[in-house]
Amino acid sequence: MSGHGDPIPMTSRKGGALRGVAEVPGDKSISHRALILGALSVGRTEITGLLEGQDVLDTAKAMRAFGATVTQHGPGAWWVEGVGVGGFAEPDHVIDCGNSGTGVRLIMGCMATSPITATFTGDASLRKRPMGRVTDPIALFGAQSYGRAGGRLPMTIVGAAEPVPVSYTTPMASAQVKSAVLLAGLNAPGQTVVIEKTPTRDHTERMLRGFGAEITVEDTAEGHKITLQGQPELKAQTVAVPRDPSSAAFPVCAALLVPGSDILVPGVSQNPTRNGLFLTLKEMGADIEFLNEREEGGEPVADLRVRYSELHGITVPAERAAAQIDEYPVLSVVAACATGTTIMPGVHELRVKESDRIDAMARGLEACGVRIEEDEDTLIVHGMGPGNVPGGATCATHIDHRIAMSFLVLGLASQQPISVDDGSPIATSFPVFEDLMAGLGATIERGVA
Ligand SMILES: O=C(O)C1=C[C@@H](OP(=O)(O)O)[C@@H](O)[C@H](O)C1
Ligand SMILES: C=C(OP(=O)(O)O)C(=O)O
Repeated sequence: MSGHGDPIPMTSRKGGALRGVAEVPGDKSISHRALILGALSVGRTEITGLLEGQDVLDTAKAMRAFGATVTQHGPGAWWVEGVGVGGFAEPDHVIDCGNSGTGVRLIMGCMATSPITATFTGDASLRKRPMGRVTDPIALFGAQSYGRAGGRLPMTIVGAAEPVPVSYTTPMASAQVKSAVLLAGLNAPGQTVVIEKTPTRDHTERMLRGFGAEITVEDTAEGHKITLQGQPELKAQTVAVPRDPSSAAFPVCAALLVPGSDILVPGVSQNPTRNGLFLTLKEMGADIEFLNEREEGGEPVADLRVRYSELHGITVPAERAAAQIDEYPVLSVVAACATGTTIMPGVHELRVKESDRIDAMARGLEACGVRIEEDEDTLIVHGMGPGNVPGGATCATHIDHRIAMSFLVLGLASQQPISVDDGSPIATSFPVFEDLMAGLGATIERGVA
């Protein structure tokens, strides 16, 4: 069964200003989808800028297990020879999605309406995460699932031999659930409808349209409504993956917190379903310029120029949660260094990510000398002002890349160094994190202080 290797303790400490250009890797959400839609298309999909993080590599492996030919032709350059909608073969081994909720949930969706059976597992973090949010809607198409108590992995899905189309209102704001339903709907006859109360990241919709599916999106009294015409022939595409705003968040926040910093982060997706953090940081007083705004790979992108800023706490609008859901850990670090209190409501989904991110951030921030308050759905950070966070702790990362990177950013701005017990999960989403941060002048080393 999947593990995540030996723990790699890491430590960051205060140093000089951060300077230079931070070229963050490709977007993780779009990378998963490029491989999956390529596998469901007819012809050869050519991808550039693919994130070669472990989460995405596990999805590439899974697509091979379902019959697609997936090959790497250079750094970030991948080809997928697809099998077409309804063409998935039955895998002859267990599909191990490692640490990736997106990978496992989207793949369960896209095999659920084919007459095949597949068994899924993942690492110790993924095996704790709820899969009922996907097995409930795919049951409506006719798929069956057999997992551990609480809808946990390992889990076997028996795809529907004669799928029926579904109309489904997502009970939580989740692009993974929405996407799983849409991908299942691809091989069902007729129209599959997904309604979401709060719009979430829309890469699946954008990319399905790009691959030739008939898909409409409208705002209705019931919510944001997506209608997909089933059984399209998806045609192979060229996909240029833009840089990941969720990875850009780490150098951006580090530059805001380290005095004298001035960095450029080029080509970062500014998709409005993903750019919540940048709006929040601006409201906190951040000096971020959005330069050279343009379209790349079907997504709005900009070059971000970021300079050190003295920030103040705010109340983050709850309705913005979906557009910055993965950025709350690093936002809570920024909040700790700001003056005044930052209130983050509407964040209960953080409790079912790679770790319980409210708990992981709360305990680690407390260990670093920051006062926090939390309830099921809210995190409140009492900022200490620039340069005033004591630090000097080792924080537990719970096999969660974003928790690891967030505390390493805090260590660059705290009085004493900060260690994390295990930085190895960083490789799931941001394999070049250490080199990229070192290139900006940050001091992040392996080992405990
Ligand atoms: O669809 C996606 O690519 C993702 C959706 C989000 O998860 P949820 O759907 O659980 O909110 C996000 O946290 C994850 O990193 C990527
Ligand atoms: C939540 C995340 O990913 P996933 O759900 O795909 O594991 C993330 O990358 O922050």
